[in-house]
Amino acid sequence: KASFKYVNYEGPQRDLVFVDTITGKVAARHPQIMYGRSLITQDCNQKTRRCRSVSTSSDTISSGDQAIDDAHNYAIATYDYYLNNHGRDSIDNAGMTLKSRVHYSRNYNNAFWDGSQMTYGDGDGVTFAPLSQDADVVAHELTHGVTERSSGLIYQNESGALNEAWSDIFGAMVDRQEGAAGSDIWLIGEDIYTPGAPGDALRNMADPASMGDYDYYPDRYTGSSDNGGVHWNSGIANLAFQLLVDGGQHPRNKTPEVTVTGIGFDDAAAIFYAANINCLTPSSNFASARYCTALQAKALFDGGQLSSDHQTSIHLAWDAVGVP
Ligand SMILES: O=C(O)[C@H](CCc1ccccc1)CC1(C(=O)N[C@@H](Cc2c[nH]c3ccccc23)C(=O)O)CCCC1
Ligand SMILES: [Zn+2]
Repeated sequence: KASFKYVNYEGPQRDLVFVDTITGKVAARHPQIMYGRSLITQDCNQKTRRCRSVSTSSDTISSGDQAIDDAHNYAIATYDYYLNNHGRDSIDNAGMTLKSRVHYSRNYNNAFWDGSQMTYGDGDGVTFAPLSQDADVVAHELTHGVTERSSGLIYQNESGALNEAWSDIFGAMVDRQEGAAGSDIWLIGEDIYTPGAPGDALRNMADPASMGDYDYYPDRYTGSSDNGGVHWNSGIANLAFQLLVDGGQHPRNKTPEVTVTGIGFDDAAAIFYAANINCLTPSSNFASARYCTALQAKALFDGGQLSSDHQTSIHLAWDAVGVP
């Protein structure tokens, strides 16, 4: 029997939504609160300054330039994902304009969130194709904005790895919404990484070590490169999420005694989203991530009961990747 509850999400405009307490999904939104997507997409024309606006449409576009169209349209897809699944109205939960810039610099092999906008390079055509051309990359960048305005996870060391993982996690969720299926859901950047070599990706959430990232907390990187390995240790939390969704065991038998019972995409995403807006803080570490995700599982799905299947699955998923 589905029951609904009035949930106040944080943010300047208190988002009153009805959340189905069985599925954790937004069932209805407060009628008085109007929602409208607002976007600005700019073409930097291979420069780094004075990019010019090419679209302010609140709907999908087809300009003929795939980098422009994908940046704009995948930002819309990500806005829709957050509104329909988590009741969040844009990056700030108050209808903030989604600003994107493409064709940034020359042969720029990266993309980034700078605190107010998403920026995408064209890649050099060997290592990367234009980076806006993968839904999980666009959702990854936009989610940095969400995290900045919720937990504020500091972008270094363990909190930075969690920041990175949350961006990969919601990147995967948007990729799935856009049609990715099976193991492709867990690949990050598969559409833009080494365009000449199919089948590889920037990261693999289901087997991080296959792309050179970490998958077991005791083995984590503790050096100073990559802001303390934020793109490498993120694999530990990425794998925990994938095991929570699908169930199973560590792909490289780091914890053969642990078998997770999966709880599915929707419940896992609801728990991880709630952890970011209700529990995690700027200096949260991996142990805090275990605590916060278990707490949100209890609040969202177990009616506040102490022991329950979702909480058990959460603890086993973190056990599987060796997080204390
Ligand atoms: O958002 C992020 O975390 C990454 C932004 C990194 C960045 C930060 C500050 C200034 C410039 C760039 C961008 C992405 C990323 O994961 N970059 C990794 C991998 C990578 C991409 N291009 C590279 C070129 C050289 C080395 C590593 C990379 C990184 O910057 O580490 C996310 C999805 C795809 C690109
Ligand atoms: Zn990132």
